[in-house]
Amino acid sequence: MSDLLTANNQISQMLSMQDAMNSRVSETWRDNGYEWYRAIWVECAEMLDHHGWKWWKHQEIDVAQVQLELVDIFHFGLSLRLMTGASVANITEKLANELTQTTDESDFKLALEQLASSAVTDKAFNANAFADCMHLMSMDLDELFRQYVGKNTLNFFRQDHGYKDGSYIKIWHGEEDNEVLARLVKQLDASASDFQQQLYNALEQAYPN
Ligand SMILES: O=c1ccn([C@H]2C[C@H](O)[C@@H](COP(=O)(O)O)O2)c(=O)[nH]1
Repeated sequence: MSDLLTANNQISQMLSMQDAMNSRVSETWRDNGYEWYRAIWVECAEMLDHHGWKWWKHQEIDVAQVQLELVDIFHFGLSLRLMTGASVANITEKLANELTQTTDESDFKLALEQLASSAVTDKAFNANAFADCMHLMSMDLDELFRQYVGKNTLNFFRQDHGYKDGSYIKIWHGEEDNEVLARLVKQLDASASDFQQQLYNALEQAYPN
């Protein structure tokens, strides 16, 4: 498959998983007026903290956490695009083009501010700025896809285990659920057709009951 065909395929799968996840949170998610753009800029601020920006303090970049925030932002970005009213085929094609093009921006913090700025000013998901952020964090589309499928599965797992009513356990035997997820994703074969199911079962095994 060509790169663009693979990209199209992965993006359309992620759009469909995003629709399913949002429907899991609320069947009427499209009519609820959720502020997806706000979720994006708040996650951008969290991402900047994991990257480090304080000139008065020693800080080290936490690439794994930055990448995880990118994956969260992508969930919200896909949701925003799904709300545009365009067909899934058009959304997919546009995103595939935007995500495979980077600018010559070399400063991650500035790329991130472009992403946040579009969210605040235009209430939009700036996929070009997102592509720059990915590129500067050594993340390609395959890696985004792998981590997205992982996080989407954890998001479902959270909803199935009381995330909304507050009974969900976030620390599993001393480890945060996101850390357990990262470990399990590495152990499993992400290209297997039943990867999601395997991952869900592994999460179930690891969850402290
Ligand atoms: O309707 C929703 C609500 C949340 N999320 C996902 C996106 C992020 O991956 C994750 C963030 O959850 P917190 O860790 O911020 O609770 O939830 C969705 O995909 N759809």
